[in-house]
Amino acid sequence: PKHPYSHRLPPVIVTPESLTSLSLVTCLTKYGIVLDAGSSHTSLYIYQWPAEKDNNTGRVEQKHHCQVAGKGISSYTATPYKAGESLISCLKEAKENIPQKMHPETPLYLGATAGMRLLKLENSSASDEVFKAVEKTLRGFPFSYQGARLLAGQEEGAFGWVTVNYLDDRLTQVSMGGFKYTSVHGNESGLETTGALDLGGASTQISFVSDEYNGSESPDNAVSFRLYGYDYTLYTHSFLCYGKDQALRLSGPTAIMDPCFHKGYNETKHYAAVYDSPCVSDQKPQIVSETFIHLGGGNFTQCQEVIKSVFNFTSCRYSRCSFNGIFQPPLQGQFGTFVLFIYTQRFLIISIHFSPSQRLQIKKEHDIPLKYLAEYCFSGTYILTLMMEGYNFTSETYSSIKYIQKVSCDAGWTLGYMLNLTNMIPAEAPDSPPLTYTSYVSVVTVMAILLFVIFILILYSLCALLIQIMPILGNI
Ligand SMILES: O=c1[nH]cnc2c1ncn2[C@@H]1O[C@H](COP(=O)(O)OP(=O)(O)O)[C@@H](O)[C@H]1O
Ligand SMILES: [Ca+2]
Repeated sequence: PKHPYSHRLPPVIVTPESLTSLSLVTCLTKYGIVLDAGSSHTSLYIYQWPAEKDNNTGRVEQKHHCQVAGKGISSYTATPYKAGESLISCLKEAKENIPQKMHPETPLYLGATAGMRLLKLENSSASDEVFKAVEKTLRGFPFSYQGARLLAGQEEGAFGWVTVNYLDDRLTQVSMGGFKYTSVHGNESGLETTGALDLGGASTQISFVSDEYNGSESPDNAVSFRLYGYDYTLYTHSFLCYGKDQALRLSGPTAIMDPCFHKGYNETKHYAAVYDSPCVSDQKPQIVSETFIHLGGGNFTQCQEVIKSVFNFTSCRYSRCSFNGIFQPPLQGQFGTFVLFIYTQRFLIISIHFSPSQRLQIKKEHDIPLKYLAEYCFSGTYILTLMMEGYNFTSETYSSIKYIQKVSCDAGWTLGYMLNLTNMIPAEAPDSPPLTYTSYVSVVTVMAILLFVIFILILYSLCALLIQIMPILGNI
């Protein structure tokens, strides 16, 4: 039998156009792609968010992570085209992970960090060639290419801070009516935010909001944000050459017996591999010996002495410094760390809490590359020195550090970078201006007074009623 209403509805003919429009309607998710071109490797991240909340508080989540095979793009100076080619496999994965109809409107960003900063210092034309090759590859994919650029250290630190506070819900809570607090200077600001600590291979960043810092002293370290209706003046600094890999070079590449490596460690190091960085150009020995044996000595206290030697804790022309004469205001609030801090902390916990056979099992499970295993003692000692002697953490503040490893999202600068460029964190609060703490208290007080008055009125009318009906009740 014919459907009673079939005469009213035009027959839906399934055509490619109708399918496309149907699928567009169903495409309630938007995507963004960011490539993190680090000194040691490149990672591709795909982020997604609800389309109807574009430019608003739509919760951005990480949908996919692809680690590019091979080293960082800065290692392809001799064959720049390979820097572009190295990205192809992860970009193809991105095509498979994003609905095809969304490709043209999916922004594609590449940000390069300390590895390319060092290459630019050393050989800027080689750096340009690498970026050209990378751009050519990225433009060859059907996404909305938004540029491949070198991030300044301050940017890397600031966007890492945005990521940490976005993942920690520190930025949106205020606009959702969360409490505000007035800082020591009496200026209103949002919730206490979380500082960010990022340790990479060629640089390390520290970023945090301090009530003692408004950008007047050492303005180069100030980055201002207006997020969800609140102004933040961030202190941020990126120490180039103080990432783990470069610090390893700084800490005495010619040391035959390196106390930061375990007893029995034995590696032949090639001259170029140790001295091919501008971080140690002033340490190059006159006699160029092609290779030298690098042995482990395994003495912790000596290791800490070797590592302390790469820092200058004394020179400071400001009111206070961290190290190497860099201004740093007093630490404030909690800190979140990611990347290498987490790898190292995880390894040291495994080493302390598990038996050798369990460790072997975990090493297989976590597939901890052998290369990293030997360096963990150095990394652990380096992090301790950087934090306690460099940034002036105390054992108390150090113990409050959070290791940001959200299942939903790898922490790092890439999420903050994309949130900023896609305006996913509006400068103004999307809803009504958040209640300030004071107004919140006054609202509650007024409500309490109102309720009390209503209660009295009800009591009064009940009494009046009782007085009216008492005589009647008495007669009955
Ligand atoms: O699984 C791991 N275990 C230990 N260290 C790792 C692991 N994966 C990466 N790393 C280290 O983390 C650091 C990542 O640095 P990145 O490549 O981001 O450099 P950058 O941020 O200075 O440009 C490198 O030192 C790399 O060796
Ligand atoms: Ca990095």
